[in-house]
Amino acid sequence: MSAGKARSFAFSDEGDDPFALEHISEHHDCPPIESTYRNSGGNASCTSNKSGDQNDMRRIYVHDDDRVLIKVVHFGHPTSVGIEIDDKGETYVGCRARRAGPRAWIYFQPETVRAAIVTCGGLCPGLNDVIRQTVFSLEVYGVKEILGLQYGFRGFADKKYPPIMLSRKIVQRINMVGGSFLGVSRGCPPLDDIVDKLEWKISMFFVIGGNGSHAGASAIYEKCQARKLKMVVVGIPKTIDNDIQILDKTFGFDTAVEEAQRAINAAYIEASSAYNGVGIVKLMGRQSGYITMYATIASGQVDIVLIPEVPFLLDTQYGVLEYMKKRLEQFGICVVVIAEGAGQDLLEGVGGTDASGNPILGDVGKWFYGKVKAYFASIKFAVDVKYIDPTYMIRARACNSSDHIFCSILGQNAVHGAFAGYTNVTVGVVNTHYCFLPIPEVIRKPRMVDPNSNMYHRCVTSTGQPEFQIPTCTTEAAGGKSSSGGWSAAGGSKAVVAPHGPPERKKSLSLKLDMVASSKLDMVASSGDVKSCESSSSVNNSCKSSENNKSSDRSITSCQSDGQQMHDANCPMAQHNIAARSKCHDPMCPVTHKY
Ligand SMILES: Nc1ncnc2c1ncn2[C@@H]1O[C@H](COP(=O)(O)OP(=O)(O)O)[C@@H](O)[C@H]1O
Ligand SMILES: O=P(O)(O)OC[C@H]1O[C@](O)(COP(=O)(O)O)[C@@H](O)[C@@H]1O
Repeated sequence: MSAGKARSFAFSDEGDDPFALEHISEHHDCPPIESTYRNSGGNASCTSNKSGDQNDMRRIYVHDDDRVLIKVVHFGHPTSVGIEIDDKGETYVGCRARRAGPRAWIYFQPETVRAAIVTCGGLCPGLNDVIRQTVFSLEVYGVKEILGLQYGFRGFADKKYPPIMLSRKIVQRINMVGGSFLGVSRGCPPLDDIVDKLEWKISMFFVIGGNGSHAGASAIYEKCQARKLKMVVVGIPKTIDNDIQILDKTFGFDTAVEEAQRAINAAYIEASSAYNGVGIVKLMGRQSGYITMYATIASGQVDIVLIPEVPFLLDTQYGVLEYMKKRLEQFGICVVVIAEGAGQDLLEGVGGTDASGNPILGDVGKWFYGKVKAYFASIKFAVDVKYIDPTYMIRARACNSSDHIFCSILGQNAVHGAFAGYTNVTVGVVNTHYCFLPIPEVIRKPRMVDPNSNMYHRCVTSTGQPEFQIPTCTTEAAGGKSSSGGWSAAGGSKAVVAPHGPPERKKSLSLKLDMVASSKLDMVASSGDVKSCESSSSVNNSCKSSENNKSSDRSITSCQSDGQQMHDANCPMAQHNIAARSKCHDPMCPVTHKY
């Protein structure tokens, strides 16, 4: 394997820095002028000189040399969770992005600017907040002409829906409701038609959308370059699926998780009150399971989570259905959350693509509901199944307070980026700091849940579910059912065993970045997995030691057959089943106390 490249660029935009930004002054004659951005009471024109230094105590500008580290963790080993080494063996360790915010020098005379804003793709909580703050900020700089394109990129071509003029007065209250004040759509007129319209002296173009919209924005930028149009294109990433890489998160995601969690809790209430109650909730997530994963953890009442990134078996002894039966036998309840893109390999897809080119998926929620009903009917096991699909309720709502704030900052920063002259860029939050990032790098691939990530491990630790796969090694040691009888341990196949050795305290643990990919080789070597798997066979002998694996057969069996009493609040018996609870006679048991 070739040595991996860790891309390190200390305060330099030279070479192949993946976070170097396009700047309008590289293509057009536009000398910088002093910023017209003033916040309340700011006396900016007196406080800066051309190098961007500020002379008094009031500081309102970001220096153009400010950078945000893309990775802030010092990874001690290339197999460490979260290091993210891509197909080419590259990482973002050492890479820096430009800090977002207002600059002391700008590249547009505000009174000559005509700005345009568009919202594309599906809805997402917070769209109106972003539109509103973009308009506010443009006005603060002194822009007089702000156009709102209606219904996404279609607004460039549809005569029935001409652009509308926006102002603070018009958008003042739009953040009180969900949806998009401008309307959204999928599909697109030919890009050349869009660029023809942009030739109407539009100098700043703000695209609020997801991966597809950003691909469109970047393509429009290229065409504008070819026509030598003096225009900047700035994106604001919108996707309820949170599937844009590098960013901490996208706006509306928090709100969506909150709303999704409410749906899960409703399913739990229904199921817990029914005889052998099964609650099934389908959540959005065409190719990435972020909402499903986060809402599962937030709710804490989910027994099984199924996401597109993790394949599962349905019918076999290792499959979801048999595990559901086991849960019902033991606890009388089973809550399943399934992402829209999960299990597509098992059901017949509708086929084809939507107007934007996204694949049209089969309805996994209804399919799964049907399978559950049929399975329990076939084994004559009485169940009461409730199915909830809150899909559009989740994304149609107005956003929560943290997203209101997030959207406001994104809208403002998009305008700062445009005035600073950056183009083909998007704005996002990385390690809690706001950055300008090149669109092509950000949309290089969609972000998906890594089944070997910390977060996914946390999620399945929370549900306690096994892998719904034929085990790849003897799982006795890891706490799952033995290979002769059923499920393997949860949490992502072989990653449950530590691939790196015990810490060597005397030596420096620091990792030279150029070691990264060569040591990746070690990670791939599987002998270590097997050895650790065998050698850890002493774990999990009692209920107490099974904290991380609370639903496994082994932990329950040990708890009962060893004659031990339950001291552990995490013991699966504590969860739902009254019969099981009554087996605990220990006065110190938190479960006994609780009930
Ligand atoms: N690769 C692409 N190049 C140009 N435009 C695109 C591309 N992908 C999508 N678009 C356009 O971007 C808009 C939004 O795309 P879509 O995939 O529906 O949503 P999202 O932006 O949320 O991913 C649509 O108008 C679509 O036609
Ligand atoms: O029914 P629609 O409008 O096509 O939207 C459904 C899709 O929208 C999504 O929420 C993502 O849409 P965006 O990428 O446009 O935000 C998917 O999870 C879902 O498949």
